[in-house]
Amino acid sequence: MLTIQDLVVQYPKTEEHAIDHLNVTLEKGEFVCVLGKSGAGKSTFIRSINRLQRPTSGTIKWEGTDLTKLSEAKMRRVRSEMVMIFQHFNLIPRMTVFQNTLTGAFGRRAPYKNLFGIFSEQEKKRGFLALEEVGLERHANKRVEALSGGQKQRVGIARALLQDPKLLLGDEPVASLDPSTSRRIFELMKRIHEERELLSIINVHDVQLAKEFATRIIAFRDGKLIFDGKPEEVDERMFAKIYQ
Ligand SMILES: Nc1ncnc2c1ncn2[C@@H]1O[C@H](COP(=O)(O)OP(=O)(O)OP(=O)(O)O)[C@@H](O)[C@H]1O
Repeated sequence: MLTIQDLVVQYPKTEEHAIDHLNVTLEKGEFVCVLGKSGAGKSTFIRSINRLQRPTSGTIKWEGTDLTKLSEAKMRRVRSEMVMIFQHFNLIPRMTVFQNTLTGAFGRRAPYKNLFGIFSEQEKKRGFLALEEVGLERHANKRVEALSGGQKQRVGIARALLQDPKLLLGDEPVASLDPSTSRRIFELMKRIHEERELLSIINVHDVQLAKEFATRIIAFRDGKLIFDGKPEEVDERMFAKIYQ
């Protein structure tokens, strides 16, 4: 489903490869957690998939289409199947929970409708259903800046649901949250992942969360893939190899 071959990402004016000749295939239904210490390349990996970061060389095939070769216009269409959950939520602060959620539908709509905030009854209904799914329906009319971190991330997830994704990408979605809120956000992502049979790829610093929720773990070190296996295979020796 997502086949990555010989992927190299090198940032301008740097000597090293942030991603160094990566080969990996990830399948629909897998909940993949990505481990690695700071600077290992996790974020670059995630951002290369939806091309927020342009690869230097290699191929990234999503359902058979090589994303590295697509024009920006075609990439925008493909990107509408992919959602990204961010560490700092990326919400629009002065807008309400409901308005932020509805922006998830923007990719599929005429630009003037987005500009003037025109939404059909059906779109609004989907917005409320998404808020219900993340347990925020009572907060629909609150400004997002009045929410807690965990609630903000739920808005991020509701917005993602409106996009009707096939691929869920998470760039450290719980890094700003306390342990119990982090666990609840992972539970929510996993439930949505299972209900919609997604491919999910989530960067996470907390190894325990990764071991508890992932169906597969991959780990980077200095841009190289150094582990690809089952959560139970991340033992003390492997932990040391990833983080020493
Ligand atoms: N915009 C950039 N310009 C130059 N180098 C960069 C840029 N972004 C990242 N890097 C470098 O690329 C490497 C991989 O960074 P990346 O952010 O992907 O790591 P990470 O594993 O996500 O780290 P963290 O856990 O701290 O977020 C690092 O050496 C980093 O310094």
